[in-house]
Amino acid sequence: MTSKSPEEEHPSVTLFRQYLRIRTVQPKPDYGTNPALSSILLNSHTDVVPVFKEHWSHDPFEAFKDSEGYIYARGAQDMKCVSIQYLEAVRRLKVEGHRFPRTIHMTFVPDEEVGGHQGMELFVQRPEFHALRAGFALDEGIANPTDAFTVFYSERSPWWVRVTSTGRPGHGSLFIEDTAAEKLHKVVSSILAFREKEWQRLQSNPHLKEGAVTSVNLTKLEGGVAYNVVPATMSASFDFRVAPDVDFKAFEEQLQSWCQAAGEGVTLEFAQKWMHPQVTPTDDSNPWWAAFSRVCKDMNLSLEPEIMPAATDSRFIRAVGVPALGFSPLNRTPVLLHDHDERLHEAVFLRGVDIYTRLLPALASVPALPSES
Ligand SMILES: CSCC[C@H](NC=O)C(=O)O
Ligand SMILES: [Zn+2]
Ligand SMILES: [Zn+2]
Repeated sequence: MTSKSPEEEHPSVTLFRQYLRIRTVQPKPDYGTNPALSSILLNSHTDVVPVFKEHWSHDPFEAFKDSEGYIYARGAQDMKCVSIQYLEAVRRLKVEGHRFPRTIHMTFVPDEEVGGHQGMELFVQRPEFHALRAGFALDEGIANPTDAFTVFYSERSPWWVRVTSTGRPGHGSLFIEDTAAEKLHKVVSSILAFREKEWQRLQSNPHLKEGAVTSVNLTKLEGGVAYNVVPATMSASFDFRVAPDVDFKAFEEQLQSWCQAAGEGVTLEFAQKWMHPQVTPTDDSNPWWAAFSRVCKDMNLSLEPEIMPAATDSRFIRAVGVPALGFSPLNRTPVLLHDHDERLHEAVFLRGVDIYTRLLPALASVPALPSES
C-alpha cells in the first residue's frame, strides 16, 4: 500500500502533501482557500495551529513521508486531510460521471482555530450562505486509535471566563485584610472543586464520554507587580466547555454566586460565551443520519457517536438550523491534533477517500424531506 518512491505515489497522496505544505499558520495564515457551496455542505478549515518545531521529528511543513507511509505535518489530521479527501472523493465521482439529486458544495474556511469569528460565524449570516440552501453538513471530527470511527453530533459550548478580584493593597510584610489574592483563591477553589466533581462523574460512569460532562481548566493567572507589594487587582482565566444538557442560566448564576461568596469586588467577564448548543439527532428520525449510518454499516465501519469536547465550526452551522455531523474518517490513528509530530498514514488517508466516495452519493440522494416538498 505504501509507495516507496515519488513516481509510485498515489496522486491523491501527492495532492494531500502539496496542501500540507501551504503555511496556513495562525496568526498570519497563508490561505489557499477554494470555497464552493451546496445543499450538502462539506466544510473544512484551512488554518492550522502553531508548531513547536524543536519537538518535531520532521519539518512540520514539509509533509515528510517515512518509510512506513506516515505523513508528518501540521494539519495532517486537523484537518487538511479531510479537505483533500472531500476533493478527491468529489473528483472520483465526477470522473465516473455520477449525478445526484442534491448538489454537493465544499467550503474551505479561515480562522476556525481562533474561534471562527472572522470565518464561519460571519459566513453563516451572509446571504451567500443562505443562497446555498444547505440541508446537511459534514465537518471535522477527531481520529480514533481503534478500529472504530468517532462521529460528533453536538458540541460543548466554550465559555472563556475571566474572574477579576480587587482588594486592599499595601506592604508585603503586613497581614493586610481583604486582599485580591485571598478572594481570587476562593473562586479558584470553588471552580476547581467543580472541576473535580465533573471529573469524578466522568470517571465513575463508563457510559459517559468526555464531551458529556462540563470541563474547566484554569489557564491564566495575572496580577502583581513586586514581591513586597500586595496588589489591588488579580485575575484568573478559565476555559469552560459546557455540556449541551446544562441549564445555561443556572450555570451562569452558579459562577456569579461563587464570585459573590468570595467577597466584595469580585467580578467576572466572558471572552467567549456560546449560548446556542444544538444536537443533531442520531436516530432514523433524521434522514441524514439514516443515510450516513447506513453507508457505514454497509462498509462494515463501526461508529462511536459522541459530543465534541472542543469547539468547531459545526456549532455555527447547527445554530442556523443546518444539521451537521463532525466526522474525520481516521481510524487506527493516534489522536495528534494540535500535538507534536501530527501525522497520518497514507493508507488511512486513502481509505477516507473511499469512505467519502460512498457517503457522498448516499447523502446527495436523500429523498426530498417533508419541508422540501
Ligand atoms: C472557543 S473558540 C476556539 C476554538 C477552538 N477550536 C479548535 O481547537 C477550541 O479551543 O475548541
Ligand atoms: Zn480543526
Ligand atoms: Zn484544531
